[in-house]
Amino acid sequence: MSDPRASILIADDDRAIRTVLSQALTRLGHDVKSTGTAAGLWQWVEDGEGDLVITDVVMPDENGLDMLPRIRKARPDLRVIVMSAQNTLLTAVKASERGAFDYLPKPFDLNELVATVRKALSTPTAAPVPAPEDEAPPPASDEPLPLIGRSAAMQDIYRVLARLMGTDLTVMITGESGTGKELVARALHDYGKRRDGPFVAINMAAIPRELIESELFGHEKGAFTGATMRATGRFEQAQGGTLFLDEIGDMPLEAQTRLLRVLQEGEYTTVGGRTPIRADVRIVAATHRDLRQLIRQGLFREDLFYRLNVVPIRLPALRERIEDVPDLARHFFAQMPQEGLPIKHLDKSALLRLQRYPWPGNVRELENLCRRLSALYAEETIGEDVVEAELADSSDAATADSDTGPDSLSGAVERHLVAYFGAHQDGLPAAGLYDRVLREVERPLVTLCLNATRGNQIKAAELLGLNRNTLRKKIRELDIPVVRGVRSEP
Ligand SMILES: Nc1ncnc2c1ncn2[C@@H]1O[C@H](COP(=O)(O)OP(=O)(O)OP(=O)(O)O)[C@@H](O)[C@H]1O
Repeated sequence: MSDPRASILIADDDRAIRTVLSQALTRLGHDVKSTGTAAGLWQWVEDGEGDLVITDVVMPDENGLDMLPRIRKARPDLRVIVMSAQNTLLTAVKASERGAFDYLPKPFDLNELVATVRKALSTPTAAPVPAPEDEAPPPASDEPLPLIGRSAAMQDIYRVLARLMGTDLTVMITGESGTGKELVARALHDYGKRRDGPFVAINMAAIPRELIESELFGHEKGAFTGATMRATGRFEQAQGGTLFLDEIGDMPLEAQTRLLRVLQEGEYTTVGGRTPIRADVRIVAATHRDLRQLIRQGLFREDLFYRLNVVPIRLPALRERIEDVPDLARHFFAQMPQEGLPIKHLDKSALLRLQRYPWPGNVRELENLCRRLSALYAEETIGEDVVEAELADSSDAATADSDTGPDSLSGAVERHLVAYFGAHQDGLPAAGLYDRVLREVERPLVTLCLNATRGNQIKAAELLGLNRNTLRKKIRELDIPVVRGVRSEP
């Protein structure tokens, strides 16, 4: 079935793109006109032509994004699809802010473009939402980019983020550790409508469980032992802005219940307080854990999950967007002078080596590698050998992967697990294996570190590379007896 005939205006200074688009859309039965200049497009718009515009950003006479507000003002009925090879988060955000129906990064897939055209033509036009005159001007194009990466996977993220900027919707960001969840939460705030308000982050895994409620909601004087003064909570600090709830999967159940109530009623009370306080806070949550699994284990409230998961964003692991490695590496090296370190370059073979590496620690691991290369090596251009040596070191330390020898920790764990699975013959072990196995590893690790530091938790935390609060939390969760100066049995 063919679509209803529509009049489509195309502006792009690349003749090949004009031809391809014109052919594809004419084949669908539309009337298509194309031009290589912004002035040509503007003339048609002023003359009242077209139901839909497809425009490039960089054109010889004017930038398509700059023309967008004018088009939307003159012809609110006209839907505009923006295409651009400047495929960054800022382009997506600007296109969305200035009223584009959609934004397509170049090179685009023709089928996707056709689908977007169909959607645009069948969606009733919304009134334009011009930015108020006094609003902060959109960021200049040479502003540092909040997120680096031009891969298709990141383009999808940018498009979702751009659509969210004008909203207060609750967002749930998932992704492995180091994929940039906090950075995305900040970008949502910095370019969203609450950008003039505060951005407050709280990491559930870093706060002792019994203090989480008072950290979040504040407490009254005398609410519990040690509450000698009234204290404000993060909700209050984030009033008018964004509250980033990091590692939400680590939130204790009682605090979950309280959070659910705020999301349902828009109000909360402090710990020990009775007067309801209105919450004017946009919530962005993040986790690297599988919340559905936690729900099955009874550790996470399903109703809270649905309240938080209004817009889910899954950040891809770096190995799923390996083409972003060169841009990211360049970006991190360019930052090094701020840390007093020299800028380095990677030669081609070094870059190729980095693109073959699986990056278990994701972007954070790449950032740390760049920092090490910058600090430890004299040569300005880094070759494959150096990268190879550094990667070998970091994967030994970080992942202890299976080829590290027969007596490696992962080898021992693997042998144990194979035997464990074998013991169940055709059946499966009881559910909740992940946490059970981690506990098995964590308990002796923490116990041994405490022993080695004679129960000194500050030193043990340092040895483990953990935050002190996290260590305290682990000790409690794993029921590890701690007696200063006395060695306990692992
Ligand atoms: N797309 C990106 N562009 C530039 N820098 C990035 C990007 N993604 C991540 N980073 C950098 O990598 C590091 C880790 O990012 P971030 O802390 O946001 O990850 P995370 O997913 O929140 O990690 P965790 O789950 O461990 O808290 C930060 O220094 C961040 O600036």
